[in-house]
Amino acid sequence: MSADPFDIKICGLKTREAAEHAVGRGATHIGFIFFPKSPRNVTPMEARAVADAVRGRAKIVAVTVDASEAQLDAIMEGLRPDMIQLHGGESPAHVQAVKARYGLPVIKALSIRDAADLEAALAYQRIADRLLFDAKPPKGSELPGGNGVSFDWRLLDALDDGVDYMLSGGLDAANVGRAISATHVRAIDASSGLEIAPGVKDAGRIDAFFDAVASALKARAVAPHPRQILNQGA
Ligand SMILES: O=C(O)c1ccccc1NCC(=O)[C@H](O)[C@H](O)COP(=O)(O)O
Repeated sequence: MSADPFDIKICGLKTREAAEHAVGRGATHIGFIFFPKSPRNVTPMEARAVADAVRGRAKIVAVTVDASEAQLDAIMEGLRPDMIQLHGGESPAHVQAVKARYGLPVIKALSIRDAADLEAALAYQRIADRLLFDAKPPKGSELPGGNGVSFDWRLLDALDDGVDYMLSGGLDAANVGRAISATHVRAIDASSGLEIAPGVKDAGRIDAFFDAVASALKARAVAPHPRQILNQGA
């Protein structure tokens, strides 16, 4: 059975109750959205009030979209996150600059629809501390993330085992077990699938999600992925 840690990021928290519930169930990371068009948008001080309830028990992640230095400075000062997630069109050089300026680990979110997207995402591999693969937003959506849509996880089969990524996009209690058993994923991220209305997390959905993750991880440890069996002794 693998003893590797499995990271679970719950994104778009707006209340202490939801944050405490998610962390109580095993969230290793909680994300706060700084994007005014999102139903999950918070101010730095709103995020701080929620984050302080769980600080030290989960990594606090500030999620931003092509934010200016002034915006990032305000978020850093208000929230004091442990990590920054860049969820816009930030270039590798920009990711590097953000890391250098704030001295914090950076998650770079990349939108995936096909193999070429995944290939392009690897340009960030040695620059970002972690890659987060999310689905491309559906047509008409104003949100770069939190859209509740998945991409074809079979694309991930092409990745080298050394690529450390977080899987997101439309994960919920009904499909997260399949996502875990169909991939080599060691970290997942979920948001809208744990809500009863846009921006409103639900304790029952959070519970169902963590229950599904727990049983999928148990099953994966007992029965390794077919590719791991095929690669034995190679
Ligand atoms: O969640 C948002 O509203 C959001 C808005 C703007 C940029 C990023 C956003 N979410 C970032 C996340 O990390 C989400 O958890 C990720 O996109 C998956 O969301 P979902 O498909 O709803 O699980």
